[in-house]
Amino acid sequence: MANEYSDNLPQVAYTSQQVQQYEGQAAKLSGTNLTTLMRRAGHAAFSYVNDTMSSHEKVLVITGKGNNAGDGFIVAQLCREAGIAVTVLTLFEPKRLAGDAQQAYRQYHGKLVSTYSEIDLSQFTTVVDAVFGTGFRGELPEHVRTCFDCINNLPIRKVALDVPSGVNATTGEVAPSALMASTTVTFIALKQGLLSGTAKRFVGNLLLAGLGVDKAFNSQVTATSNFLNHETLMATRPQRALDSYKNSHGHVLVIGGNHGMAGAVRLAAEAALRAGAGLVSVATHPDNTAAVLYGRYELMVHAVATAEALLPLLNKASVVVLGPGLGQDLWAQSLFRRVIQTKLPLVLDADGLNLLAKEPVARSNWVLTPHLGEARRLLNNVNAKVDEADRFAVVSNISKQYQATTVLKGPGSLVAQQQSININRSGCAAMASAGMGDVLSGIIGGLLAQGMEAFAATNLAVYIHGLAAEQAADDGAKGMLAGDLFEHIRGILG
Ligand SMILES: NC(=O)C1=CN([C@@H]2O[C@H](COP(=O)(O)OP(=O)(O)OC[C@H]3O[C@@H](n4cnc5c(N)ncnc54)[C@H](OP(=O)(O)O)[C@@H]3O)[C@@H](O)[C@H]2O)[C@@H](O)CC1
Ligand SMILES: [K+]
Repeated sequence: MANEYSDNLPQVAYTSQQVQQYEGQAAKLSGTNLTTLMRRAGHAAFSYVNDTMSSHEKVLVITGKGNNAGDGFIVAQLCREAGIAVTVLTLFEPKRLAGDAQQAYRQYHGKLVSTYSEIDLSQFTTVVDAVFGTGFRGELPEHVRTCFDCINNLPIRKVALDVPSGVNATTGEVAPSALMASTTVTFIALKQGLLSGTAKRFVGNLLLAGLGVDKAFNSQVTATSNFLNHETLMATRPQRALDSYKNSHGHVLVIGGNHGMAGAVRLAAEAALRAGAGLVSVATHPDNTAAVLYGRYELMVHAVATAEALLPLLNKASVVVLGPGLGQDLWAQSLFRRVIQTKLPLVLDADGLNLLAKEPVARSNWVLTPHLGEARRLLNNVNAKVDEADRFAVVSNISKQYQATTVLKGPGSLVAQQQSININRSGCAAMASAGMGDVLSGIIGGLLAQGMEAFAATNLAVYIHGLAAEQAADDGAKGMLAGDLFEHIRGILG
């Protein structure tokens, strides 16, 4: 059990602090101790290196000044015992290591160097990163950055132990010159910061080694993030009644599509349909009606020249999606002001969010789907600090500030936290692809229209995470195209 590592990842993640705080307790409950955990961590990582090794492997282990270095020395010694050529590059004085890490250093009897200029880095086939783990904060020291800049440029595999050095495993912040791993073998439990935003690119292929204490850990500690894989989602998806018909599945009104921006509103409306909404109406600029309707005759498309023209449409809708292609001119502002007053569940996206940032209002029962730029505008508007690298904090701040369920989009990642809509999860981390905001808002609208509040934003977000995570292995975390997402959502709803 101790040497196991797996790419079959659990669907919960934690902060670094939680892992540091409770790993001892989990070890105790599992009848072991921290010293053994470090040995198991080293063994698990070595197993991965060894299992996936090519012939004539030359391994460079780079160590830091904490327990992550201890794991590294154990990997190095195991390489040595297995007859693999190994060198340890100590970026910090190893004599100053403490406790189990010091012990692991003493038990390593192979080659040691203290500066990378002493060795020809290009001779190595694998670099094992044991510089920083869950204890890392802030920026990398200058000498570490210079070394990582060289390593990152080498076309060799890089295996990070627990966390790629330079990535904050709680927030997902990536320090300049962080080590870009091809594979990260993380220990005990997934850390939420490894799953979102730019961190994803630095983590590479993510593996988990539970070290025999993961079950005890999960039973003791409440996860900060949840995500679903496809199988779980399919098992829990809402079922449609066999005798249902269009009026049993809600009516979404998508509003947007200013002059020259018909595409966005069409994408959102089509997504709402494909997500299973019984009826979808579109209120758009008079120039766009023909373009929006073309080839998608299920849509009911209305030319709306003034805000007054919205009233009969709002009266029939069960959910509104406002913002795709809306623009910010006087026409857009008048529609925004009218819609924001309704009591209907509302999904606000794109320019709807930019208008909200200019005219913040109190409301409940709404979902905001900003990308980071829109998020920054939403928060700057109320003078809140926006730490753009910490996507978890951004989504939590918007969620609190606007009393809104918030889904933060972004290249390669998405984070959601629910607020006033009745979603029964406590927040999650998830992945989505860039450029699919209109689709996302449409799908959320479509699901809300069907009364799937508990499913719409958060579960959708976590589901997309699962999909993107699966896909990431194949296409380098590029995420998915809108068409793929449509197909998957159609699969969910049957
Ligand atoms: N507990 C266990 O037995 C087990 C632990 N395990 C392993 O231990 C890892 C956690 O170990 P860890 O807590 O020692 O943290 P780690 O990341 O190695 O280094 C912290 C050091 O770095 C320093 N530092 C931080 N930021 C810095 C910066 N910007 N620039 C410069 N220095 C900086 C920091 O300094 P400080 O902030 O204290 O001043 C401190 O000295 C974990 O990821 C896993 O691999 C596993 O073996 C399982 C069993
Ligand atoms: K590391």
